[in-house]
Amino acid sequence: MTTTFSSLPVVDVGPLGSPAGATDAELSALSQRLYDVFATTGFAYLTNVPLSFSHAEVFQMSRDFFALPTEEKMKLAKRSFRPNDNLKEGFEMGPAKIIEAKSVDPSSKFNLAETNVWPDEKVFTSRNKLEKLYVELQSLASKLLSLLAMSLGKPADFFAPYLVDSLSTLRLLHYPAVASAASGSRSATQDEVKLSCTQHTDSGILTLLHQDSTGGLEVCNSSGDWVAAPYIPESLVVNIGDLMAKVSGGRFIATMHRVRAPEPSSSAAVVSNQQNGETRALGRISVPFFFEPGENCLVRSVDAEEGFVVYGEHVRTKMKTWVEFQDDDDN
Ligand SMILES: O=C(O)CCC(=O)C(=O)O
Ligand SMILES: [Fe+2]
Repeated sequence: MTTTFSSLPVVDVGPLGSPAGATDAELSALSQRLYDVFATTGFAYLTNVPLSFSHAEVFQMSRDFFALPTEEKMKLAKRSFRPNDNLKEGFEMGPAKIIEAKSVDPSSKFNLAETNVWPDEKVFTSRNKLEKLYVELQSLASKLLSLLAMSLGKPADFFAPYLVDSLSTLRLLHYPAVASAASGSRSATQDEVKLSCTQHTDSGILTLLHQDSTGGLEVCNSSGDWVAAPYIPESLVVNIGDLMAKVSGGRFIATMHRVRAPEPSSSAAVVSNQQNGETRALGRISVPFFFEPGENCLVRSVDAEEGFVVYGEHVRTKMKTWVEFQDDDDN
């Protein structure tokens, strides 16, 4: 159960990037702190993150991607993708290394280990940098996972099997600005809030999110109130996924969250039309990194002696509910 929090806690993870390495005392304090926030809010901001990319660089790469002509972006789309069902556009990448076919379940339409697709390098030059960002986020997430293992009374390398053929996903998201219901003659009630991303919990171990200053992310507390998670410069938002909630024996919480559709006035950036010079609000840019184990990873609660779940099965069950994957011929 979450608590009635009214803002998200901030966790300074500076020691994780210290050139001399973190001291045991720092690691144990950080481990305890992460336990406390994941057992109460399930969500936090991380500051002093050990990444070589600034927010400006990450968001510029995303904006460059979304500024590509629609036909370049659609070349990369999944066959089952139905653009009309979405108030957002996204691009995602998995590990650069191709996961061996042995880890892929041939009977499923959800191939969890697809090869990455990239726009032509003549039109998009950030591939190498995004691959580097992926590796850095995977490394940070792995360090956090060791701290969580320690906080659950396990050795720091307890979750090492989770990193084998890990299927983590880095996703660039763009939520275009839309005029709000509140700007019309009636004021918007809670039910009329326009959402770019409906309420959900994440499915994996944990999520590390870059969000720009447009805002819109909201997190649900135990009273059912939606608490805004506004931008904090150079921070990442971290939250626990369903899998880790289960693995922690319910000690950690996969907290419900959603994203309000950005209004033109709140947009962090504008784009100008080269023909007529008019500018338009870009909307929200966010870059979640979903930290996930390998498809064949056996998962169970730290309290249980038996009863493994295979991660690939867990995630496929959840994917069947995602709007992006509803095929017309799949009823
Ligand atoms: O854009 C965001 O802030 C969050 C997106 C999100 O929650 C998700 O993709 O799971
Ligand atoms: Fe999410």
